[in-house]
This record gives sequence, structure tokens and C-alpha cells, in this order.
Amino acid sequence: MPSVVNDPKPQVDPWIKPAPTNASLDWAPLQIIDLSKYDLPGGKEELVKELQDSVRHWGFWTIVGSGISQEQIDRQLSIANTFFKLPLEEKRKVRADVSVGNNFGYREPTRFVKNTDVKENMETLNVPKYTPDYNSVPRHDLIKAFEDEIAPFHRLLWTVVRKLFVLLAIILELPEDYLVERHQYDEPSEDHIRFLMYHARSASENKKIGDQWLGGHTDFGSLTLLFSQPVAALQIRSPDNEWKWVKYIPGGITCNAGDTLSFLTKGYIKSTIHRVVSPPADQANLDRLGLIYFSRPGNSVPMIPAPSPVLIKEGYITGEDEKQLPEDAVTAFEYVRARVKHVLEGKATRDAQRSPDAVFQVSYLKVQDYYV
Ligand SMILES: O=C(O)CCC(=O)C(=O)O
Ligand SMILES: [Fe+2]
Repeated sequence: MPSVVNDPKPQVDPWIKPAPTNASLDWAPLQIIDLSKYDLPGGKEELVKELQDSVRHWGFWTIVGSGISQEQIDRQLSIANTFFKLPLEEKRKVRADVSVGNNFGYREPTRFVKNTDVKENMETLNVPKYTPDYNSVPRHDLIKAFEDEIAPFHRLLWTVVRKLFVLLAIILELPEDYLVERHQYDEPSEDHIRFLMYHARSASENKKIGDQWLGGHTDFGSLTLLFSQPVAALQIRSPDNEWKWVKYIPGGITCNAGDTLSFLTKGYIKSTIHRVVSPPADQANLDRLGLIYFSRPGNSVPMIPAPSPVLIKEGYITGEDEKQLPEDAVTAFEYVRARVKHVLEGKATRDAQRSPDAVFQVSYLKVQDYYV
């Protein structure tokens, strides 16, 4: 008699998408890029024109037409929601060891915000790639149970990242695969999907922490893909140094460049400052679930500027840069791990102890540590 095969998957706890805010906020005028044009004749050229200005001046833009369906996104959000509802002991079974800069695994909110008695309100789970290099990385049972859905989604996100790297290489007049080769999915890298949950806060707590949920920062890697979020809270710093809100675009992906891409382009591509603040009044009671992909260069990729004719023409690359040898360079892995350790270790968020002009530095790589 054939045996009955039980589906080993736990039931998911569906994520109910909150209604967008009705508040009229000072929205960032982000360019909307329709990635479905990519494979059409002349499509890449058109996208390059649209992206050119955004990557240099805003460092943020929004993608639509990514080919990822709303159903796929919602399913991942529901898996994420199910994960965060697990008992704490279960979530603690695979923790990120930030003391060595390893951000893979679960992080619970234990740190105090600045010098207050209010703790952070964000839990995160960072899921590494599904390639042989990461077979032995510990994963939660729940994540393993949904591996047949998370693994293809993980790789699918990289295919979006891949298209962006081709467009950016064209902008830089580099061979089209220059950046793709430095961000291969099948090479070891610190890429991950992040599930993150911000728990709603009381008005009095928000007041104590000056409404700041996640302090101003630049991302550590190359590109960040953030599934557009109905709960308004993300703000970016405009070219005029003003905080602007990021608007919800259903099914869209908010993209931004980070430090390693800025290093590879000597600052031509902007690693943009952003932060998370308390949502407007009509969303104040909502938990905020997020889904992000962080793309980082291959672990051994040297952090030296690309030999881009644009960077040379515009004076970004000097004779000194051209003399820099890859074997003497800081690798992407060294930079990213050092930054994770620096930012996430400790009992309080860093803004408490440092002056706003503090820099974080690994050898010759320097970024501003945080932004008020
Ligand atoms: O939650 C968000 O909207 C942004 C989070 C973020 O900036 C980060 O995790 O680096
Ligand atoms: Fe960020």
C-alpha cells in the first residue's frame, strides 16, 4: 500500500498588508524604473538614461516590472511573519555572531537606543545564499521547511540585481559584465535576504528616542533591494541634506547603492544615507514587516576602483588609484565583516558615544560612521 506522504511544512501565518498612510508627507521624488524594458530592443539604453542621474545624485530609485509577482512577495512576507511569531528560544537557535562580523542568523532587539532606557524595536533574520559554500551554515528548522520556496526566491532576487549591475556598468562605460563578475551568485559572498520586523512603539517611547528607529546610515554592501513597504518610516537624505520619506509603490522595489559599490566607483555611485523613523499617526499602532535583499561583492573582490573611462574622464580616478595593486587591497569580506562588527556590537546603538563626524575606517576605506 502506498504510504501517505505528509507535507512537512508548517502552516504559515499570513501577513496582512496594512493600508498605506493618508498622511501627506514630504516624499522623495524617486525615479521609477520599469525593468520589464530590459530585454526589449533599445530597452537597456533607455533604462540607462533613466538611472544615470538617480545613481549619482540620489543613490536611491524604485523598480517596477521586476518580474517578481505580488503573490511571490506576499508568500515570503508570510513566511517571515511566521518566523517572527516563533517562541524566542526557537529563534535563538541560530543567532548572528556579530562579535566576528557575521550577520547570518537571527538578531533580537537587546541594545538600548543611544543613552535612553528604550530598547531597539527591530528583530532581524538574515538568510545566506543557497549555494554549496553555505550548505553547512546553520538555518532554523522553519527556514529549512520552506527552503524549496526561499532558495529560488533568493536566486531570483539576484537576477534583478544582475540586471542593475549591467546597467551600472554601461553607465560607467565598463564591459557589461564587469560588476556582475564581481557579484556572482555562485561565488562566496555576504549576500543575504533579510526578514525584519519592527514592533510598534508607544508615543512616550518614541518621544524618548526622538522618533528614530534606525539611525542614519549607509548600507555596507553594493546594492540593497527593499520590497516597497506600506508602512511609511524609511527616509533618505536628499542631495540638499534634507530627510525625505520614501513612498509606497505596490509591488515595487526600492533600491539603493551601498559602500562597496561606492568604493568600486570611487564615490561616483552614491552610497546614500537613510534612516527609519516612527510612522505617521494613522500607522502608529502597526508592526512593520520588511523584506530586503542585500547584495555584496564576492568575498575576495578587492576594493579598488574600476578602470572606468567615465571615472577617468571626470577625474574620480587619479594616478595613485591606478597604481593600487589588487593583492594589497582590502577585500569586500574584510570591509563588510569589520563594519557589521563595528555597527552591531555593544550594549547601546553607537550614536550615544560618538561625535557625528566620526568615521569608520578599514585601512584606506573610509565612511562617515553615522548621521544624525
Ligand atoms: O526598514 C527599512 O525600511 C530599512 C532598513 C535598513 O535601512 C537596513 O536594514 O539597512
Ligand atoms: Fe539600510
